Amino acid sequence: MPAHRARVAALLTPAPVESRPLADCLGLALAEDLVAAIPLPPFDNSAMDGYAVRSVDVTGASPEQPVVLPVAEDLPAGRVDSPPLLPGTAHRIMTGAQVPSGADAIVPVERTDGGTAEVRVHASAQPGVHVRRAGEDVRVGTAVLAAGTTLGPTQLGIAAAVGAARLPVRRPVRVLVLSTGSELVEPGSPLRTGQIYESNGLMLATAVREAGGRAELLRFVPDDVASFHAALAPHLDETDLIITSGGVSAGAYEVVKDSLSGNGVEFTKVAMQPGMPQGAGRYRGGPAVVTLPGNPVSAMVSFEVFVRPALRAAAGHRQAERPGRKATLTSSLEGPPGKRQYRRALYDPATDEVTPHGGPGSHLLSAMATANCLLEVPEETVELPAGSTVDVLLMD
Ligand SMILES: Nc1nc2c(c(=O)[nH]1)N[C@H]1C(S)=C(S)[C@@H](COP(=O)(O)OP(=O)(O)OC[C@H]3O[C@@H](n4cnc5c(N)ncnc54)[C@H](O)[C@@H]3O)O[C@H]1N2
Ligand code: MOO
Repeated sequence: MPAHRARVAALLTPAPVESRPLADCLGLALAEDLVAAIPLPPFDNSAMDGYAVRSVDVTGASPEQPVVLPVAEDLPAGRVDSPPLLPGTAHRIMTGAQVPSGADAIVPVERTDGGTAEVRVHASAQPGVHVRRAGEDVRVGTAVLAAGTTLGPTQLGIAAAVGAARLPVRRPVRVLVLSTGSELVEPGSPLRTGQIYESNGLMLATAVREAGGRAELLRFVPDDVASFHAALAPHLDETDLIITSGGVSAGAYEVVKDSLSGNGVEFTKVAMQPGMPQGAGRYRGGPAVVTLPGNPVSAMVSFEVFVRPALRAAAGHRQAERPGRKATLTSSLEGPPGKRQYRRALYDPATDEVTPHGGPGSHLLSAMATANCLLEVPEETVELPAGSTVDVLLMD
């Protein structure tokens, strides 16, 4: 199993770096540290709507004995000149406006009469109160985001806040997803006995997208070698990785195996359940190929174990693996001898307990759809009693 994991990882080389506008970076990995060229806040500014004052001028102010100050200036947020505050005066100031030189405190409007020509101040103010200092969030030269960070909303927010218009990111890995099988029918069409709805293609393509890759889903092809090559041909120049599902086991109509054997892909049996029949290589020396088994749970578990970490690492994500936990098993479990088993399970973060969910069969997709983790049963283990400590991979 580790050998196949390494083989798949080696197929995907680091994706090229490109500069993209911030709005096009969601989910991508930052390729270089983002160093702040400005401090945040960029200047001392008010945290409150109110009045900028010298704290000594409002000493002892109270509702009974207000201090009356003439209002010299109005300072809305965005005013770019900064008239200094003279002793014995106040400037009306809004949240986010520059604190004028000479002022050392802000009195919120609620503690005044709100006057515009002069203001009656009803409370004293400690020096520094409600003033947000330049650089207290970010100092110039600080790396606000490290290379390898996955860019989500808050990461894009801080990038914009320090003035970045574009970011260097790794291009998403371009993936072509192809399902095979003459029994497959597109959802929405009537189903005849002997046919099933095609589900792996959408599942794998969306899993690629969720992992930060770009996925194109090809209509599945029938069990026919010529159709298989013809389906791939127009896409090869624009594809880094081809993921297929189905057609790799021991039957008479194994279209993936038949098409790719001798074309750069090696097939193997991995000591894993589900997910035993696997293949990997380069299609005619070009794009990487990973062939996943057709059983839906096998396809998805194989994607999680082999493809997703490699895809994310190639796309530059520091966090390439699913988060893992040690958990206590709530019921006993049997594993197949000599194979690493991945069971679908429910992990409870409140208790660190994990409960198997559904049976081990690789066609039992509904249980996977309601599970939140994969539970690893090591190769050498045939029986795990309740209370055992096991490894789980969190899926959401
Ligand atoms: N004699 C043997 N038979 C099988 C072996 C074996 O070693 N010897 N391995 C079994 C294991 S384990 C697996 S896993 C499967 C893998 O089979 P294939 O990858 O060749 O997949 P198919 O036969 O095409 O399909 C398997 C199963 O999954 C359904 N399927 C396939 N594609 C889709 C799709 N896109 N959407 C939904 N469902 C799909 C298909 O109808 C089959 O039921 O082989 C075992 N057999
Ligand atoms: O190895 Mo297969 O993936 O269980 O059904």
